Amino acid sequence: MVSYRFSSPTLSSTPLLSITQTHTSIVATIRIEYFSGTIPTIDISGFLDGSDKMAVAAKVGQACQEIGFFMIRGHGVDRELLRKLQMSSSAFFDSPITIKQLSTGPFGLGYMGQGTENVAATLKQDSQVKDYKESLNLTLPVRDGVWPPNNDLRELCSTYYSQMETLASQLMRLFALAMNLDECFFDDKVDKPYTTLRLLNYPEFESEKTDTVTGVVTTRNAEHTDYGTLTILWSSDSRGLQALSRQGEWIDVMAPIVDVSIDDGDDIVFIINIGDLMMNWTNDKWVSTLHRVVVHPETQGRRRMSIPFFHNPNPDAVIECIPSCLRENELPKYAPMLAKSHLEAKVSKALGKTETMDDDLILEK
Ligand SMILES: O=C(O)CCC(=O)C(=O)O
Ligand SMILES: [Fe+2]
Repeated sequence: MVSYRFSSPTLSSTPLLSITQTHTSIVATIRIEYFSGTIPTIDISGFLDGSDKMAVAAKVGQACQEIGFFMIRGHGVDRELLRKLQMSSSAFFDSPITIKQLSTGPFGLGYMGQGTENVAATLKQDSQVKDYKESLNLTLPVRDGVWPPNNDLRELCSTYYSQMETLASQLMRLFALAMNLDECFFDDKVDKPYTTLRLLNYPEFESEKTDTVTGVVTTRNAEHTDYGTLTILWSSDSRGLQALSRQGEWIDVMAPIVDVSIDDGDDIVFIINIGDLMMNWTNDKWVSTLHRVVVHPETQGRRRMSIPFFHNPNPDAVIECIPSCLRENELPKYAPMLAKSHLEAKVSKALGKTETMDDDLILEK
């Protein structure tokens, strides 16, 4: 057991203790095992079929404490579906901008072109770092105007979306077990979750650039934390994604590379990371890890694509320290907060304008 000095990622609600927020170094004594520097891959089939639930939960709990990232196999999601989704996503991003811009919606939904979303601003309002990316952001149900009219894309995305919703609720149960709670602990807090599916395209890019006049830095995806409970990400080539360890070292998050033009039958590996609200719930025992996308030297000049699925609690869920996460003599670090308020604050910062989660987004779920 060792003590670490670590950088605190975004602390999202009012802290009850006077801990300096966002990006500053704080000293915390935590009891965690030595982190070996690679992101673990965990086979979750023993949880899903009930044969080895606690062993899987223990590995997940350890990863969430140490680095807040892990990869999974044995989840049962069909490889063929992802191959098709990736091809459909490329076709969408290759279509004329006037067609892409037909998909639009509130709260960052629909198509977001270059410069629309800058995640660095979710941590530092006047950040000079801009993301060089475009995305299509979808939430269920399928809505005309928000979802592109293409029937194939609609069908693939909604099939994949439903599978991600199921997988995310299974992961929430796994999280409960990993915290030594009843497996159903989170059920009533995530039974009407706010979720989004994002297709992401990072155009060809040689390297990070700094504008000598304005000082603006352009990168692929600036460092940030995800906002909610968990993210399930797939990329046929994840190289470039990096997570900051508690020791302050950037670690490559590399899932096996998939050639989408062939079906070699290999298992798909998903990258999972936890978000801010899980960190609040656990009183920082689990870490919502800073991560970013840079240009990996071996993929320089190439386009990069990824498909994250973001899972958040029910908008009206109150996020407050789970008592079993409190260590002896420890106090809750954050005041209770509504999941919806955290999400609204983050989305508003990322988009540079006030965004509210209107009732139709919530009630239509
Ligand atoms: O593209 C990736 O690999 C990461 C994307 C990401 O972190 C995000 O959209 O929140
Ligand atoms: Fe992220």
